[in-house]
Amino acid sequence: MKKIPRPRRSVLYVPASNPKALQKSVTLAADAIIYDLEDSVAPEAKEAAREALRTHFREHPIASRERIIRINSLASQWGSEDILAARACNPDAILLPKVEHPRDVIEAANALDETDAADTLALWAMIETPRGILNADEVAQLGSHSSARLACFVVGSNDIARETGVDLGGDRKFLIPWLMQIVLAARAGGLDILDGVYNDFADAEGFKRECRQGAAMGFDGKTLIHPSQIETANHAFSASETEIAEARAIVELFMRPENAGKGVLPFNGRMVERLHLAMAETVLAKANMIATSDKDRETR
Ligand SMILES: CC(C)(COP(=O)(O)OP(=O)(O)OC[C@H]1O[C@@H](n2cnc3c(N)ncnc32)[C@H](O)[C@@H]1OP(=O)(O)O)[C@@H](O)C(=O)NCCC(=O)NCCSC(=O)C[C@H](O)C(=O)O
Ligand SMILES: [Mg+2]
Repeated sequence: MKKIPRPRRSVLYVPASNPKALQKSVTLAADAIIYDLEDSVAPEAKEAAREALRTHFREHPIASRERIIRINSLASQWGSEDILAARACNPDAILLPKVEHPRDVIEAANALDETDAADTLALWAMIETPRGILNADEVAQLGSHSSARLACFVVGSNDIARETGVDLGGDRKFLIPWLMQIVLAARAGGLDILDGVYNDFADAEGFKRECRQGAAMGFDGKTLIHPSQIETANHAFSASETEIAEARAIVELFMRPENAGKGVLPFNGRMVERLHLAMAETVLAKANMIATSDKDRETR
């Protein structure tokens, strides 16, 4: 499966059972939307939520952002119906909750193959249980097998707290070792990785702090629960003007004829090597991708 690089700074959960939120999701500046059939939908509302999603995607067949559908676990009573409904909606990806073993992803990939799902339909995996964290490396290695469709990990910090008893407060000091383990596994498997949600959506300052922390830890973006969190996440997971200017200067430095073939150069009193050139090129490519995607959204 061909991986298409997309900005994933702000990824908003929208309960599929909430008609107002579904409607609002079309107008928001989030890089991606996760339409949820799992924990935000009560058991008795699952069927209606699937139907609401089918209608929503029928009315909005094309979107200027990635759209993902989170299904219930395939082992649950809702999983099989969910994956069929999600497939019919033709989203960019299906998000699997509580993934603990490679087989959880392979099973879903096989189910999609049986429905003749398009080659571009990806799978994302939530890492949110103790076993999932311990096996994150094994699961992430599926990222190099295109048949497994795996493109992205999403942290589920609420479930991690529920299952382990860890305190999510105190700037997440007890959670961080596990988060870094998940980041490392994702990168080793060539996957994108999204930070967990911040529940207290009225606490703008705390949310900003946690976004900055997530960006510094290497996450590509943050999952969100409320529209008011989008702008802060977009800002925190974008390169600043200064970082973009510096990246341009590093690229220009290496492009100078006199520096052709040089592996290391002085730059503003510090050393830059070709690996820094590669990093600078990534910063510029990401900034370009974000600008293109923002423009695309504005013109729709
Ligand atoms: C948390 C909420 C229940 C709060 O809802 P509400 O009180 O309605 O908020 P507001 O009145 O402030 O809303 C203002 C307007 O914005 C719309 N809205 C609110 N939330 C969303 C949303 N997520 N997407 C789209 N639109 C949204 C309201 O409809 C209002 O619209 P309008 O009146 O037209 O201006 C609510 O925000 C919410 O349900 N959030 C999502 C909850 C969710 O999806 N939870 C599951 C994912 S979290 C998780 O499980 C992660 C992981 O698995 C883990 O384990 O951690
Ligand atoms: Mg969860």
